[in-house]
Amino acid sequence: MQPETENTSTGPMPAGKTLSDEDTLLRVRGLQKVYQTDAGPIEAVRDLTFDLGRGELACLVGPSGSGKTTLLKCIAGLMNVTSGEVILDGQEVTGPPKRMAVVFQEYGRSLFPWLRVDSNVELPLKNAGIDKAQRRELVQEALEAVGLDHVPRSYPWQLSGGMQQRVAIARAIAYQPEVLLMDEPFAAVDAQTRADLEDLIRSVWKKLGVTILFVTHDIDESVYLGQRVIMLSSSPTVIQDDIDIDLPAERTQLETRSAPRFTELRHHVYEQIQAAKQGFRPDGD
Ligand SMILES: Nc1ncnc2c1ncn2[C@@H]1O[C@H](COP(=O)(O)OP(=O)(O)OP(=O)(O)O)[C@@H](O)[C@H]1O
Repeated sequence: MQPETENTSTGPMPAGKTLSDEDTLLRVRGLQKVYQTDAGPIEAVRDLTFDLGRGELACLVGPSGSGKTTLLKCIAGLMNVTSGEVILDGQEVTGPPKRMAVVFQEYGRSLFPWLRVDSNVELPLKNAGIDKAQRRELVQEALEAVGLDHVPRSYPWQLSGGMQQRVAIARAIAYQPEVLLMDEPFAAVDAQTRADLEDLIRSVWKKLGVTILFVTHDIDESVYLGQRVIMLSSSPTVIQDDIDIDLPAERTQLETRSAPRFTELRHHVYEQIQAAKQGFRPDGD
C-alpha cells in the first residue's frame, strides 16, 4: 500500500511526511530526546515529525550517532521522550505497546541459548497468555515463513548467523505485530545472507501486511527494501529528507539493483547522507 501523502507541516522545522488520520498507524510528533549524563545533557534527537501509514515499509537512514536507535527505542516505548509524542493507532505510547515487535542487530544476545528454536519463538506468545494450540500454530507458521520449519528442535548456537537472525524474525512475526521495528537487523551477517534476508523481509511484509520501520546504515539496502526512505540529519537530529521509492513492488536483487531508477534514488539518498555527515542541516542551525 502506498498511502496518499499530504504534508501538513507549517512550522519552520523540516518535517517528514504526515498522513491523514485514516491512513496513519504510527504518528511521531516533535520528538525530542535529551540524555542526561554526568558530562551534561546530550541532545540526541531534536525534532522529528513523521507518520507511518498502515502496512507501509519505510526505511530510516542517517549518519552514525544521528539517533536512529534512540528514535526506535522511543517509538517502542522502551525509553521516555523528553518532549513530543509517539501515537500508535490513536493511543499515546508510554510503555511497550502490545502490537509492536522489535528485532535488533544482536541476534546472538536476543535469543535464549538454552531454549530450542521453537521455544524461543514461542516464549513471547506464552508471556502474552496465548493458549497452547494457537501457540503451536503460530510458531509453525512463523518458522515456515522464514524457511526454518526443518530445525525447530535445534538450539540457536547450532545454527549459522543468518539462520539465528531468521529465528529472531520468526519470533517477531509469530507475535503478529501491527508494527515491526528493525534496528540494523542484518549488519552482522555476510553479504549473500543479507540479500536473502532482505528478500525474506519483503515477502513477509507482503504476506502479513505488517507495518515496518527498518533502520539501516546501508543506502542500497534502504532503497531496495523500502517504499519510502526517511533520512536523518547529523545530531541533534531533524529529518533531512523523506522520499517515496517509486520502484516496482516486485523486486529482485539482480534486476532492481541494476535498474536506472534504482541508481537515481540511491544517488539522491547518498547525496543527502553525505550532506548530513558534512553538517548540512535543513533547519540551517
Ligand atoms: N544511554 C545513553 N546515554 C547518553 N547518550 C546516549 C545514550 N544512548 C545514545 N546516546 C547518544 O545519543 C546519540 C545518538 O545515539 P544513537 O545510538 O541513537 O545513534 P545511532 O544513529 O543509532 O548510531 P549508530 O548508527 O552509530 O548505531 C549519540 O551521540 C550517542 O552517544
